Amino acid sequence: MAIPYDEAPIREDPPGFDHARIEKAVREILFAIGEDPDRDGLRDTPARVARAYAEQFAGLRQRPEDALTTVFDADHEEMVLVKDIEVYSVCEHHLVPFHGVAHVGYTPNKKGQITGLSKLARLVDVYARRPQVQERLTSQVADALMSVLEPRGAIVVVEAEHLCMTMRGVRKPGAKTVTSAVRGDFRDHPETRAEAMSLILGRS
Ligand SMILES: Nc1nc2c(ncn2[C@@H]2O[C@H](COP(=O)(O)OP(=O)(O)OP(=O)(O)O)[C@@H](O)[C@H]2O)c(=O)[nH]1
Ligand SMILES: [Zn+2]
Repeated sequence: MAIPYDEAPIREDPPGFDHARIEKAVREILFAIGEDPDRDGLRDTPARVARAYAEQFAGLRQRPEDALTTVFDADHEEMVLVKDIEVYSVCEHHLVPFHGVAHVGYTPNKKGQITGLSKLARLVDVYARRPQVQERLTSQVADALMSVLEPRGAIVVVEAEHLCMTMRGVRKPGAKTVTSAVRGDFRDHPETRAEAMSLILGRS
């Protein structure tokens, strides 16, 4: 029986990436669609796909603490929000891309511990570079922020277009999926959440 996607185990420490196996599999796929993998244009494709997958799925071999490396004390306890972080991920149902933006915010803990702004974008990449569903990507980023940085709260909003909905299947170009995950302060205090959402949606 298939495991529902939200219960599927996420392997934090998977075995090494198997280039040779991907090359073999891609060659098989080319045969299976009726192509000739040995023709000029396709000869190097299995190796190219393996290299591309190594990059697209690099997050399977990374942990959130690899991204949130720099934590420093600052006298700042108010919200920090990085908007419009470009996200490229791969839908785990069809293995085609979904892409859009992530907005990631947190309220530092009482010690005023903050992280480097770029680290928030790196954290998004750790989870985006895996076979994903948007809901899980969104909550994983929020949960990782909470556990590594221990802020008073975290908010993550992802807006994305799924190519499996636009280039095939139901074919609805332009349809956007918006997901959010709120933790701590942002879940407990509607006014804190409202402030974050107005900054996120403000498009300023
Ligand atoms: N909730 C959620 N669904 C997703 C995501 N990415 C893709 N999907 C959906 O996953 C579903 C898979 O549905 P299936 O019926 O098993 O597959 P399918 O026959 O290819 O479905 P269609 O895309 O409708 O043609 C589709 O409705 C996709 O739109 C995601 O990130 N979150
Ligand atoms: Zn899909």
